[in-house]
Amino acid sequence: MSKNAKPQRPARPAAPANPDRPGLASRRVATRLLSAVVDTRTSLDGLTDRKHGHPEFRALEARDQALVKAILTVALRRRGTIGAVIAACIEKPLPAGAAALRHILHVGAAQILFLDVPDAAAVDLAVSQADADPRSARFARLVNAVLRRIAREREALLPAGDDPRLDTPAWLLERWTAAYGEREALAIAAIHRVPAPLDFTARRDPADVARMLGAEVLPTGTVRLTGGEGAVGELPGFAAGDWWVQDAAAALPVRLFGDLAGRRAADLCAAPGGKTAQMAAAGARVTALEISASRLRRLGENLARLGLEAQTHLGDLGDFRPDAPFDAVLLDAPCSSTGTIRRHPDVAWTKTTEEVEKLAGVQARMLRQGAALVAPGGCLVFSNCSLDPGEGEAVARAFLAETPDFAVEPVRPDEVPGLGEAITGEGFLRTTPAMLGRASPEASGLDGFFAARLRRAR
Ligand SMILES: C[S@@+](CC[C@H](N)C(=O)[O-])C[C@H]1O[C@@H](n2cnc3c(N)ncnc32)[C@H](O)[C@@H]1O
Repeated sequence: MSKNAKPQRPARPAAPANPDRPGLASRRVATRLLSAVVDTRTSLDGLTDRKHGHPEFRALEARDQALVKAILTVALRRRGTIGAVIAACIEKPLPAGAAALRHILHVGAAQILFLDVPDAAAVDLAVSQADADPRSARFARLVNAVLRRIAREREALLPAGDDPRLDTPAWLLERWTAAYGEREALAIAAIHRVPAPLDFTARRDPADVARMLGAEVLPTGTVRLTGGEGAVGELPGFAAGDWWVQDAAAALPVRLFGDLAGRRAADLCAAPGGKTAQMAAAGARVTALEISASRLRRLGENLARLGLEAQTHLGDLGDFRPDAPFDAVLLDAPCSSTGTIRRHPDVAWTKTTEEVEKLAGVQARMLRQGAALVAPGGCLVFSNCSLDPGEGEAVARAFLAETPDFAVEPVRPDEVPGLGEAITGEGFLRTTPAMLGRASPEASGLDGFFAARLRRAR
């Protein structure tokens, strides 16, 4: 949704909240979920899951659920900008502990600044919400004044948020600057402000899928749809299993195995199964291991839709004892997911340095466990969707230093067309969202991903 409605000003503060008032429930849920994300670091995907999400979210009509998601996505994507615009409209900072008030203002301002929601409704509903909550009732007039001013002066106020640094937590920007330099770190922060295109991996011919969807084929072979709207399940080819949704970067690690036809392959962290599907579609005999039963079920459903097969195992990698080693082993390890912030803006506000460091330890352990399952001469690909070299390069380097049986088999430019800049001096693959420039920012970029191809000598 884009903002194109003219500002409409309510003449005076709204009447007290009526719980059945159209639109109020969705704004209340948006405010509650925003609090859960930023105050208690809860994942937005979990909160908005159709089966297991927040009960108040699940109780909403599908249309209202979509509105809540749209509000939260932009409220988190542009959190710093929105905060700066609000700050420019108040004389003194909001009192400490005024979290409820802050969230109401953010939800209201997100709609006025970035969504195609009538300003009057956004202001009115925010005032009603403030009024109805004992923690914020005394600030209802302030909410009215601030949001009305934002609606009136939107164009003039928005430059207050022009610096992409604003929308990235300082700790993340510091780590990216240390890893990639200031220019790249700022380019990553800037592209994170732009909604991501939708990427697909074709089951067979990417050109056919691109024609069917009105999309383009990227140099890497991924099919990219820019500016698409509506549910993925309603796009042509979904029911027939002609494609699956997979970011251009996420499609790269499996390519590093080369020809998989007839080979024994293991996907050790398999769900929801994008990479298992790639391996199976390439003709491998795939074993897919996954620790989460619900996620493994989803993998099964995805493979069934695609008409692909894999032997699935529910369990922990630490306890996995296959009958024989594998020619190809993929460890797409759990990580902080900071490479996916553009698609999941909550990640920027829910992760911490401590979590990055803890996950690096988990990955190091899993890499040792995964390596034990590789046959002599076989290939181990270690990957994850973190932008933090502490979870990628550093883990791979430490593993190589302690495991003389394995050596890096450098990624070649012909394996990642259009992404030569993603090959590091050590032969690893390191993508950032600032790579893969296309005609417009909306069509550009890809997830931040790390991948190392490690060959077992004996
Ligand atoms: C990054 S996701 C994998 C994404 C998947 N490869 C894909 O492309 O669709 C990591 C997965 O590893 C699973 N996992 C985490 N720890 C595990 C363990 N010890 N053993 C097996 N699976 C694990 C998680 O439940 C999660 O589904």
